[in-house]
Amino acid sequence: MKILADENMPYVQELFGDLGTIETVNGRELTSEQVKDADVLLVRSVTQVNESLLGLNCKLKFVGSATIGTDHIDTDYLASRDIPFSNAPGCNATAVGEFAFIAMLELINRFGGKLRDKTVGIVGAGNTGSAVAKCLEAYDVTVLLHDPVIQGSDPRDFIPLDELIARCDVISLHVPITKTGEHKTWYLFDEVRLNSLQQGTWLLNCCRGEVIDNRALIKIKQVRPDIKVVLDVWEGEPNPMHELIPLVELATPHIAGYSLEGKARGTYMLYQKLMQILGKDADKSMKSLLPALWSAQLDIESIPSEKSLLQLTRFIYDLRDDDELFRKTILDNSSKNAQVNYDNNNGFDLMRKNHKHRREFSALRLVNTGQSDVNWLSNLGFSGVGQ
Ligand SMILES: NC(=O)C1=CN([C@@H]2O[C@H](COP(=O)(O)OP(=O)(O)OC[C@H]3O[C@@H](n4cnc5c(N)ncnc54)[C@H](O)[C@@H]3O)[C@@H](O)[C@H]2O)C=CC1
Ligand SMILES: O=C(O)C(=O)[C@H](O)COP(=O)(O)O
Repeated sequence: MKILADENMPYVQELFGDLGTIETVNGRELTSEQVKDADVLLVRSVTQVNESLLGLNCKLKFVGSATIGTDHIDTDYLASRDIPFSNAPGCNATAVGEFAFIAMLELINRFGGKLRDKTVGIVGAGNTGSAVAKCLEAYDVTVLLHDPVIQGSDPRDFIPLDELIARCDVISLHVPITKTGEHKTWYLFDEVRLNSLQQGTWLLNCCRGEVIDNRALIKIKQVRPDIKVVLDVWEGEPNPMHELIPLVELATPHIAGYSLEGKARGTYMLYQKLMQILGKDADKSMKSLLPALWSAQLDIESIPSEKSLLQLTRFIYDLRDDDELFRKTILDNSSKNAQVNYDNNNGFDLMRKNHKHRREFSALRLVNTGQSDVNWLSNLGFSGVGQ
């Protein structure tokens, strides 16, 4: 069996190695010629899987995408050819939740105030949105939800988007990208909606770049410095609009979901699905794949301030490093290329390819050595305390 896998998918050899020959490929540049004799195709979000990619292949048994989003997959085409497909729903939701939570703590550190005093609106209350809410609620932050698709069938309270914009200090976006339908999300935050943001709103986008009209955002940010923006995803990836970058507080190359655990979970979910299709036991364990954190245990006496909470989260993942590297890589390249050449393909993709250092809160075991109650840190995701 020939298994063709994106070179940026970890643990493919460990999980699929027994099943056949593995060939790794650059997912963004994958051609129909490379795919034509594959039995299994494992992709990430950068590969458009459609008739033009699969047209020459008559033997595919499975297509798997180690992602939450499926906007790069022509599922109708796969169904028309009876090719089984699976993505990995929820695989990196914890990573996105922790990323957004850390980003909010970084903004507090930079601009003052207290996260606990903020009201945070989550647009899209599925896996990633709920993971952000879980972190915030563990820390007693007020969370409001907007999700017209599940409203009615989900027991949580939801409010209309305009009300959320009016009531929230922070808005975090967690919707799939959809171009049609009653609840389409393409340019959900268009110029009119961006203009309606309250004074001093913080807007975070960790879902898909095109949920915000990036040109309109540039225009508005130029006259509304009170709005603070965190962007992990960009319209036109891998070529973000360069003039937007300096207007953004925290800028990263679509890595909000890139914890080692999240990536491992994605590959593992595809392994489970393929084994099911092949009628075999999935007898490998995911836990055995993950290395221990360089310092797996920490004594915590108390969390005296939000700064100390930020310091604890930075111990696991310092978002500022990715922000700094992003600006250096994209903007330095652009000045060399005299502002006109927006082709930053390699820089953006290379940062993503090399992003292997981040762990989730759960990788760190906390030991409570003081009198104060720090058990709530387990609800935030850390191991040890309160468990
Ligand atoms: N930056 C990154 O690294 C990552 C980005 N993503 C992106 O985030 C998206 C969301 O991921 P999940 O939360 O796991 O997906 P999900 O499918 O679990 O949840 C998405 C939610 O958005 C809701 N929704 C759809 N249209 C809406 C609208 N117009 N307004 C409000 N809510 C709407 C749906 O009802 C659903 O509850 C993915 O589709 C993917 O594009 C996901 C993982 C990592
Ligand atoms: O899961 C998703 O959806 C995402 O956006 C992923 O985090 C994207 O990662 P890649 O598949 O592009 O590596």
